[in-house]
Amino acid sequence: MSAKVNDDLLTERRKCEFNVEELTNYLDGGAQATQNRRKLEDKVLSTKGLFDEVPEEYLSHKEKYENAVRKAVVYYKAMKEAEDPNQTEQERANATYRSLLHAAVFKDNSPFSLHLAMFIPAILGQADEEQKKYWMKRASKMEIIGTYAQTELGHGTFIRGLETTATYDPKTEEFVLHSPTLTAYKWWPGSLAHTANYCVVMAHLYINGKSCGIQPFIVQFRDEETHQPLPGIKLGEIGAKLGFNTVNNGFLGFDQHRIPRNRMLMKNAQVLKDGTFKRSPNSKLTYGTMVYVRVVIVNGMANQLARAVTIAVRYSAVRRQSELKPDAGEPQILDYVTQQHKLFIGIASSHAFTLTAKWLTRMYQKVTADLEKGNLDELPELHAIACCLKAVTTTDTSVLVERSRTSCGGHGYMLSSNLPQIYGLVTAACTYEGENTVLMLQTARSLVKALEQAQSGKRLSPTMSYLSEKVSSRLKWDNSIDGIVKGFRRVAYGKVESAMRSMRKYVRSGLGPEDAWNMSSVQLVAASEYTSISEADIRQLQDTYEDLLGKIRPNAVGLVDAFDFRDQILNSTLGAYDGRVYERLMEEALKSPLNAEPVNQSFHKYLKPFMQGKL
Ligand SMILES: CCCCCCCCCCCCCCCC(=O)SCCNC(=O)CCNC(=O)[C@H](O)C(C)(C)COP(=O)(O)OP(=O)(O)OC[C@H]1O[C@@H](n2cnc3c(N)ncnc32)[C@H](O)[C@@H]1OP(=O)(O)O
Ligand SMILES: Cc1cc2nc3c(=O)[nH]c(=O)nc-3n(C[C@H](O)[C@H](O)[C@H](O)COP(=O)(O)OP(=O)(O)OC[C@H]3O[C@@H](n4cnc5c(N)ncnc54)[C@H](O)[C@@H]3O)c2cc1C
Repeated sequence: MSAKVNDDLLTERRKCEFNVEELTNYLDGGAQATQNRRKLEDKVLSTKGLFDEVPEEYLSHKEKYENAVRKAVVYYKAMKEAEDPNQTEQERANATYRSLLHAAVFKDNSPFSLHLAMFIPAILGQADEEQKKYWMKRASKMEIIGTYAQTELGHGTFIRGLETTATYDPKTEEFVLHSPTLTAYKWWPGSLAHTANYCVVMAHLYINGKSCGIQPFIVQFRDEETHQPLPGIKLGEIGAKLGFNTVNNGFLGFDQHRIPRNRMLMKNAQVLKDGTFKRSPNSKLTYGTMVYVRVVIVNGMANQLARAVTIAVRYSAVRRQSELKPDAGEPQILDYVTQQHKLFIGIASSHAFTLTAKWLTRMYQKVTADLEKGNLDELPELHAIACCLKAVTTTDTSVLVERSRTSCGGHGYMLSSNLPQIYGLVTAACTYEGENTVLMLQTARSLVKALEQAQSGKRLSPTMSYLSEKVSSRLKWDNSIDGIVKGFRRVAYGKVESAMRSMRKYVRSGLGPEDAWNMSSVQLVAASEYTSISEADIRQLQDTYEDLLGKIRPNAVGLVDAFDFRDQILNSTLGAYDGRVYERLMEEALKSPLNAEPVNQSFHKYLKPFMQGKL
């Protein structure tokens, strides 16, 4: 018998003014896509062995990892078995595009995540046809597990500063991989410590003492039978982190480790047997895997934010607190306009990020198809936009997930609410795949170039075209969408122009271009933030805004119900569909090992002798 749904949630669902299922279908890309997603979720989540008897927060660091590997194996097999052979690749992709299925199993991400998120994309994007055929067969069947090893103890942002060397030996037709210093050790790659046995290593290629830039190499570092580290390989785990504690991030040092010539991924650049180096048409094609993951991250943020606001909005409909009017009883906290202000922006932003992710994915697919034909024209714009949207969506999502947590009071601070773990997941994305400030400065680099081109009368690309519209500074704000967008364009144009003026002022004062750039970099980052719409400006339309909050209020629960996250994916005592918050909080509390006995052994060992002055 299903548990009784909380009365307040029932009332909320009766008040909703729109068809929730229709919005779910729209978000999924149609009724069939919703059906496919639900069917996939039903199949996978009915698999035995996927869920924890003891909540993983009560396991040790080592037990958490071992438990996650156990579940990863079960989950991966269940996903494979659940694949519907009659579905097209695209239908399969759509079914998982919005599903946070893995989040039902891994609160802190999977030890296989890098294999799927970067190792396979790196092979697809960097291997030549022969290499792709061989390695994709093994990687897609999970015969090998891989990761992407670029970051080092001493370098993450500055790729050209990476110290790991790959020196070509024409006599044996091998590359010798070496970590010349401690700071050259690969440090951070997920799955690297104990899970994976292969990785794509980004290393500095040298041939006859000449630098040939950073190139990708596929490297085996553990024996496939024994899983022992191979000779010349030093491996380990980097330790406990804010989150990602089941991703098994590791370190790896090379000591003159030899690999055959065909282990350099040679789609873009090649090394012939005699050591001849054939340069890539564009050295930045080597950075292609990162562009791809930045695009994927935008969609991931939309889904994670939707999950957090679902938890917080449902909880806010159930929680009654304080007194809005004398003798009117305690209101739902969702009736406080401050609570609506905290949460409704999160609902809107999740939808905005979903639409942005769809647009960016289409742009990525088009540019990647052009690259296959040798047309690199739109790569710089894709890079600039992907940098900006990855940085803005991860920053905003981190802020809005944290706001969802704090809007739930003390219960939001419980791990059983799952809001702290969601925060740990999303805030990591402000750093990985390119630290956000650095990526914003990459976008600023393109904005400054575009404004210079606009000022010399050149045509600009569609996404930069606002820099060529000499928008009058006397523009009046009006509350129409068109008026708001025009206002944004005016502000965005002004930010870039002001940063440029600032740089020119520094150059006139005698600074070199690099120092002028650095002195203006705070303005440059701000200019990049306006490339995509940010929330700060909406405040200037405060009256419209508060009116909008009132219009959303009766539909708030319907809007989060439309995200259609089942309870296992929310994994939260506060966000379940039935709203039985207090019963769930108590059920989870009783699972704490400390509640197994009324008096803990520490009383007899320490407390009692201490309190009796015997310690
Ligand atoms: C829970 C939520 C789920 C989320 C969804 C799931 C996700 C799944 C889980 C993932 C779990 C973690 C996974 C983390 C995995 C890592 O973190 S992997 C490591 C990531 N590391 C980075 O991103 C490093 C960031 N640094 C960089 O990209 C480069 O160093 C920088 C910052 C772009 C600078 O590079 P540089 O060579 O110094 O280039 P620079 O001199 O600045 O520029 C030279 C030219 O190259 C261009 N350029 C630079 N880069 C590029 C590029 N990539 N493409 C094209 N052109 C480029 C510049 O635009 C510039 O062009 P011009 O203006 O000269 O025309
Ligand atoms: C959870 C997690 C998972 C990760 N997984 C992987 C992985 O699987 N594989 C992998 O290779 N890496 C991985 N990384 C590493 C990640 O890519 C790096 O941490 C990231 O690129 C930032 O580099 P860094 O840590 O060396 O910081 P740094 O580059 O040292 O940056 C530190 C600070 O210096 C500032 N700074 C640096 N350069 C500039 C500049 N040019 N202008 C202005 N400010 C600057 C930054 O803005 C930042 O505030 C992971 C990281 C995390 C947190």
